[in-house]
Amino acid sequence: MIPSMRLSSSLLSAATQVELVDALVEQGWYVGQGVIDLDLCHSLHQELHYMAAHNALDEAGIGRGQQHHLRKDVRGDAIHWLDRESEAQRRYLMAMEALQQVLNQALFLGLFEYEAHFAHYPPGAFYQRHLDSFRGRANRVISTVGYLNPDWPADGGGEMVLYNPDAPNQETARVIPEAGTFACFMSESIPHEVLPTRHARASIAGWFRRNASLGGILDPAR
Ligand SMILES: O=C(O)CCC(=O)C(=O)O
Ligand SMILES: [Fe+2]
Repeated sequence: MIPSMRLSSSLLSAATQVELVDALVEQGWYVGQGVIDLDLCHSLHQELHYMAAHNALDEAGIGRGQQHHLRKDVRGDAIHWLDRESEAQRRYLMAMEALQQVLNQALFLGLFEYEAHFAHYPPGAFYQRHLDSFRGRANRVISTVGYLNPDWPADGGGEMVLYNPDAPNQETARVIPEAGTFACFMSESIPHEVLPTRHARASIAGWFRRNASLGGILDPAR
């Protein structure tokens, strides 16, 4: 079997892709449970756990390029950018490439790149409400989040809350960070936050991008 066929069909089924595109068009966001293969979640989770245990993660900041700075009062996760170093990472990224093609074919978005990082939220960490697309730089078009935590307890906290863009205090979805769950939403319009977590919480946050180089200023990839 051609690997990419197995990957795209095992990670995001054709039915899931149709549902996802419809949801993005109709409401600007999609959440599905049991979407990501659990063996793959397990491998990715182990990889992140190993890096967290060996202090191999970077403290996350806000802003890009030279505007990047740490703000523990805004976000408390530690990250590692996916670099294709493991088979599990390559599988996840190939599935996202397949999704990028589907999104471009269905929505004519001109997405040309995908960037993603592992995120480890230690107990007590959160990420305040924000938009993923930075002001003046409409480069991130669609955000994705894959969750890696098996058996997330009911009182575990750490849900991602999506808000209504037209009524920013109105919650539209609350996403439990359970392994297999996959969320995606329009980066420029959907405010969201990560509620304080009570347990170590693992996810992969990623973004489909459009090239936003303007006036000869190179738009940094991170
Ligand atoms: O991990 C999540 O649920 C979302 C994280 C997030 O909003 C981000 O990294 O921009
Ligand atoms: Fe975000």
